[in-house]
Amino acid sequence: MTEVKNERIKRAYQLAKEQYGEIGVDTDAAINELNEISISMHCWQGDDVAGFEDNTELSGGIQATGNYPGRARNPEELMADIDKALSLIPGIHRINLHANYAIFKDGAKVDRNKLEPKHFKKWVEFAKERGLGLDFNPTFFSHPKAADATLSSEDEEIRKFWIEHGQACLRISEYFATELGKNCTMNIWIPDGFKDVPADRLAPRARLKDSLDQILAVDYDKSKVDVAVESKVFGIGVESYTVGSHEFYMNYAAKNDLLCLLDNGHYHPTESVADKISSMLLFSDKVALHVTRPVRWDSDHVVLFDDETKEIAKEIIVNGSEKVILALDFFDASINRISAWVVGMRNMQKALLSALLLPKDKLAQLQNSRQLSELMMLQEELKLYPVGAVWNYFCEINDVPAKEDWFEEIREYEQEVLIKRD
Ligand SMILES: C[C@H](O)[C@H](O)[C@@H](O)C(=O)CO
Ligand SMILES: [Mn+2]
Repeated sequence: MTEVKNERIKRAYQLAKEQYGEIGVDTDAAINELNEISISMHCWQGDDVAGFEDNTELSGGIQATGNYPGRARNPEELMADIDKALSLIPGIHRINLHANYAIFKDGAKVDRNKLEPKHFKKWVEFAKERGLGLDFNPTFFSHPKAADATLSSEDEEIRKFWIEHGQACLRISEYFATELGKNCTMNIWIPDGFKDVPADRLAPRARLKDSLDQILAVDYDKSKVDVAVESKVFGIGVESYTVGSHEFYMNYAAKNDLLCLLDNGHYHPTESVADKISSMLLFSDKVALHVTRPVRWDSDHVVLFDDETKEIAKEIIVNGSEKVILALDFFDASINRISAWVVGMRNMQKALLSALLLPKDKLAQLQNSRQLSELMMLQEELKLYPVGAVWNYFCEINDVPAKEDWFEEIREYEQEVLIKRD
């Protein structure tokens, strides 16, 4: 922890500490707890989910729109951009990799079913040098064999290929965890589905279930790798039926002791992922999240400090942050990509801080005694408490710029590095 030199930030923090103290909230404790929460920062914001294979065209019903200059085009650029982002984000976090970010030595490329730990050695070195954890995702899209379906394919050759890919990714995830001494979450998301009304909803799901069983039959160390499964309501081109639906994965996860991953862009627009967390955690030890911002659909906009994010953060804190495997998932190619990472990560942390600064016992007591007018009043008044003063102090002790001061560094990096890439 760095000593805070900025006198104004120090003074504002002292006043905030007093104000929160009056309602029984310990700001120092909130800061300490926030420092313990690591967020998995998704590598794919840096290059519009392109990856390092020959085919960088995005498929699978997801889209990165925009053409802002400076997309990372290779591992060196992506790693440099991640470094830049992390230097502006307080705390120690994890990096979330996709399998299509394998790094092949001397052009010795292999297809996805033949991937091995050695193809991710450079990422492990990168993470080790920085004390970061790594999470992982098999990539079941942006590939000629994913044109129709992957793990639910009716073509047994295709299905076998993707099962082997999943198995290869389990071995890589275990390698990450062993090398880094930190658990690796391996998340499975597939885009399979139908544009129009299917004749048979059962068979594709039965094949997906069998494929997952075969992937998980690999002998891997369950104490090191936490497998998650991510559902979706629909994607572009598969609007009528998604094989990996919420009910499918919630049941599959519960039955096989896996993590169920909730992406808040993957439900009907009026459904609240915040509301689902407590229900999941009454029946499972842990739940995994992809925090994103769906605008009208699963658009994967940058996470803001908005009501939905704050409500999710509130549930993370109330239920216990150690029970939630937290990752971000957005990809915006229309703005500076490093700024997108920093805004999203800092906003997630701001939302967590706001939740940590709530007098949760007092609020629960008002709810339990049905003093609902006072509950509403207090929840509203709390919105204008000085969370910003605590946030600025948190940034300073973590030696990253407070307020908007970090953006100057983005501007400089854009001029000195990004602009020269195109
Ligand atoms: C690239 C990610 O794996 C992907 O976004 C997935 O997590 C998802 O949310 C698809 O809509
Ligand atoms: Mn997701």
